[in-house]
Amino acid sequence: MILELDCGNSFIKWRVLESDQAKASAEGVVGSDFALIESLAALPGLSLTRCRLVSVRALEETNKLVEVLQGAFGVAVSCAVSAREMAGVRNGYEDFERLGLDRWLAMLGGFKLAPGACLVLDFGTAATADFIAADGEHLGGFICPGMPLMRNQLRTHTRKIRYDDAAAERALERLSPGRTTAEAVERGCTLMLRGFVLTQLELARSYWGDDFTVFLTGGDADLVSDAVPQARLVPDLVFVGLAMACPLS
Ligand SMILES: Nc1ncnc2c1ncn2[C@@H]1O[C@H](COP(=O)(O)OP(=O)(O)O)[C@@H](O)[C@H]1O
Ligand SMILES: CC(C)(COP(=O)(O)O)[C@@H](O)C(=O)NCCC(=O)O
Ligand SMILES: [K+]
Repeated sequence: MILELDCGNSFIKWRVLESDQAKASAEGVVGSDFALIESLAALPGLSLTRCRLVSVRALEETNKLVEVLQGAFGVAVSCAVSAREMAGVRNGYEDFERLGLDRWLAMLGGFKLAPGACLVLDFGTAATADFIAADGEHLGGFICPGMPLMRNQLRTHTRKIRYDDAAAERALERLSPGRTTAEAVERGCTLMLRGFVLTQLELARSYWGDDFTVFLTGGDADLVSDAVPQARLVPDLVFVGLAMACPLS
């Protein structure tokens, strides 16, 4: 069994595959290393042979998680690393190692699923856009605060924006002008994300006409998917790229 991990700034996404190429037999989203080990330990019949992970966290933090996994499950862990070029995609950063590994893997995954021009949009702690031309050249991308950061900045830097998770969830049932603080903030931030998406689409059209594929991924991709009906919503896009960057052989 193979354990795959995508360690973002807020959450660790995990899944267990029976073998390479197989579908996930178990998966989850957790907020800490401890919660990850707990979730895995609770799986009946777990017998891990390999683990591969991608992390955008600090090296020490990632190393600590690798040690914990090795200690708890006695499993070898491969970590995705940066590359200038892979699977026909050329990293467009001036310093290729500075490009977030989750962005890089999502790009590899997107270009594999739809060889040709791609716009990859990821909605996690940050919202990111990456442009890959039909020949695999990464043109670069954009990084903005995602939903969790926008919401938290408002909560932290104002006196009177306070509401609970239940109110936040209810607020997103529609996107008309808010009549409560929760509605006004949740809908306002959602519209910011949608505006981001529409701007990226405009830019992609200016480069490639209608000849490109849009990928949506990340925990908050659902918030914007209505705004891009033509997009492919691929929640595990980073894992597609992870299998490419860390083949198990
Ligand atoms: N099952 C889930 N568990 C946790 N967060 C989720 C889940 N589904 C959606 N989300 C939302 O996804 C966002 C985090 O996205 P994610 O891609 O995990 O971020 P990151 O990679 O930066 O850790 C949060 O706003 C969170 O509310
Ligand atoms: C842009 C990111 C913060 C996104 O992280 P996430 O929201 O997925 O946790 C991450 O890809 C990152 O730390 N990148 C390094 C900076 C860069 O890509 O230029
Ligand atoms: K991520």
